[in-house]
Amino acid sequence: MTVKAGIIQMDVAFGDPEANRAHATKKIEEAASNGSEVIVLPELWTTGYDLSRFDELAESMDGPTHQLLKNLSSKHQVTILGSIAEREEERFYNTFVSYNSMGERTAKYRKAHLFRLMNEEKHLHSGNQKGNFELNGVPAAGVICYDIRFPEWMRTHMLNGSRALFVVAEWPKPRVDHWRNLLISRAIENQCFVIACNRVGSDAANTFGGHSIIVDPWGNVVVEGSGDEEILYGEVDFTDVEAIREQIPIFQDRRPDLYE
Ligand SMILES: O=C(O)CCC(=O)C(=O)O
Repeated sequence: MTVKAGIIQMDVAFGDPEANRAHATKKIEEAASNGSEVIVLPELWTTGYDLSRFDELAESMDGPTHQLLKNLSSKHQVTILGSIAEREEERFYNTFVSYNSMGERTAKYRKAHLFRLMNEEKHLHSGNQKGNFELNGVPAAGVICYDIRFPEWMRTHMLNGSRALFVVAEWPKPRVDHWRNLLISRAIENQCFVIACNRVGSDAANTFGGHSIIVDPWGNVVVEGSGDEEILYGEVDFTDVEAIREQIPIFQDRRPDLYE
């Protein structure tokens, strides 16, 4: 089974959800009209890291951004993914969601590993769920930015059967080499596709690195972005995952008895 992915490598206006929703809507419509079946937005694409204003900016799970994604995904018959500032009572989360081509929410994952360098732990709560979901019947998983530094977390999702790892990020430019190397490693060690979207542009504290990427299960780069705004397109052929997992059967050869 093949899926056409469109990665929206966009700039994010700091603390301005309305402007970001308008900007992303145009990009989603462009990506859909160019044949994308799954469209990936960055981490916190409606707010950026305006964490100290999350009491004003974060939304409940049926807030305006969720309504928009529901409408756009069903209108264009595409799956749309990304992370959004979530409010539940007086708690805030960085939450990955997926809306399928019928406008149904198929994933809700609250970032598990909070990133101290950007003060996430001062403003947010971490989640306890896993990010597994189905993409057109294929098991997949979603994680957020800093999560990719925890290979055991990715492996947990792969042991649940995932064939693709979707990553949404606001990854700073000075560590963009880590971003690339970690993503390529996650693809090789899990023999899965990695489809990763990073924002571009700057806020007062950081410049973000772009270099959104699709990596195949052999570790080859299918497509990679620059440091500027763009939409990247690439095809994901899930039969490659089965072929590589048969050729080098790491999931059969694991020795979990040694790992604890
Ligand atoms: O791990 C890193 O270097 C970047 C992580 C990050 O920016 C984030 O989780 O938002």
